[in-house]
Amino acid sequence: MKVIDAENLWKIYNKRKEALKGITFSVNSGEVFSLLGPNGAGKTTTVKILSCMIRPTRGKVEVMGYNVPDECGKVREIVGVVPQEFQGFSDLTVEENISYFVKLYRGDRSQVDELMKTLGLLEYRKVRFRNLSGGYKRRVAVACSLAGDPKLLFMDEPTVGLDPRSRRDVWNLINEVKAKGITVLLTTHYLDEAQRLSDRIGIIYDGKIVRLSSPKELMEEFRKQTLEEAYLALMESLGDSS
Ligand SMILES: Nc1ncnc2c1ncn2[C@@H]1O[C@H](COP(=O)(O)OP(=O)(O)OP(=O)(O)O)[C@@H](O)[C@H]1O
Repeated sequence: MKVIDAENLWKIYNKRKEALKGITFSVNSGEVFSLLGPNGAGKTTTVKILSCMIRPTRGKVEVMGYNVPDECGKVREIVGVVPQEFQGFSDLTVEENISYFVKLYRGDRSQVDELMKTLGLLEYRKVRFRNLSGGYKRRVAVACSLAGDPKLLFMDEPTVGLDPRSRRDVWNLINEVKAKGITVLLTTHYLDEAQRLSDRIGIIYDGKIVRLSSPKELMEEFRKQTLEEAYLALMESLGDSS
């Protein structure tokens, strides 16, 4: 089943800037799908449209069968978003932050404990958000995004600025989320991360999708041992050095 279906999607900012030039792709239920591409390619724009933060200029977009932007009310009920710069309530504790989001989605108290347990936050429950390390702030962000029991989770560069250990913790988290049957759409510049986590990748270049495949297929196409090398070879073939 298709969780995301985008067909000939365009986004033109301020009637001038063509950020997306007719992209078509779909994401299947239960998979981890990563959007890759150089700075300014259109990844964040795509995620913002799919998560109903901005409207597409034209094209057909469906998220879990609901039309975007016409049925965004429904879409917001079933998707979770982990923004790049998650701003928790800095003076509230871990528990209070998570509780805020659980109440927003009318969940019950037991869900707060469950989320803290899943994300390894129980021993930090009384710590104020502002006193947490970057890695733990990220865990709180993921916990809050899961408060509404989403079927689809958007994560925009989830490991930026994290140390190697915390990055691995986030990778484990993503695998746990996937094991619960939640579909995940990631954007990342870390190709090792994309290689490890993704069932499929979509590479955006200058507002267009230039590849849709599994990491393995791209590595085979360019006869490279890593996704990073294959990606760089693809960029080179497109005349890009970024
Ligand atoms: N609100 C906006 N108004 C005008 N142009 C915009 C706006 N938001 C993004 N853009 C432009 O649209 C293009 C795509 O931007 P987008 O943020 O989607 O790229 P990205 O692939 O997420 O890049 P990065 O990897 O740097 O985060 C860029 O040229 C950007 O400057």
